Amino acid sequence: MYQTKNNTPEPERIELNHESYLLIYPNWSQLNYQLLRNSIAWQQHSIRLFGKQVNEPRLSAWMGDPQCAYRYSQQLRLPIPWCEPLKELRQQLNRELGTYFNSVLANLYRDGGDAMGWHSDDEPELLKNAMIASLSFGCERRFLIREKKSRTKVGEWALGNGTLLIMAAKTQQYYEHSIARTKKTVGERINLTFRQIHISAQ
Ligand SMILES: O=C(O)CCC(=O)C(=O)O
Ligand SMILES: [Fe+2]
Repeated sequence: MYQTKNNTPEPERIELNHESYLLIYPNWSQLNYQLLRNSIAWQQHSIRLFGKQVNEPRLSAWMGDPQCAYRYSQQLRLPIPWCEPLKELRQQLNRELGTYFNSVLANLYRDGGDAMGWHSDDEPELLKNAMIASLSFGCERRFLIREKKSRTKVGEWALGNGTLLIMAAKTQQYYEHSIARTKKTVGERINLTFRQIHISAQ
């Protein structure tokens, strides 16, 4: 495969529409799964659904620079400090992509029953149209994309260990994504979505 100067292979580029695209780099990271799993302080969060508090079907952790508060599923989350492996991944991503990631949402899918419903990462705290970098580790799971307005599915990708997926330009404005449940027996998966939270001058 063609190698760039910093040894990152060229990504696959998927044009969703003329203003939105994805980049996929298989085997971008060789980080050890257990090291990553043990480095993150996983939490069980709950969301309000039809008037009841229910556990999210996954564990998660919100990590980042101290100013990166984030309102997610109607809850204000304050960031926990960077753990060493994620701090390094953040630096590597920012160096290679020219981004300014200052936070990351980590998700742990314990088995095929854990999933994430349709959504866009378009909260007001996020820098508009900034790249989101999603790194997957562990077992492969199906990542789906559909058009927001028509709810037409436009594609699905099996994100395997070490894969970097970038959602760029206006992807969050026009599209939604999800991680499907599966009845197949699958092991754990960790996903890290690096984000750029808008820090207002104080
Ligand atoms: O697990 C994934 O691949 C997607 C996670 C995601 O969409 C998110 O954290 O917003
Ligand atoms: Fe997302």
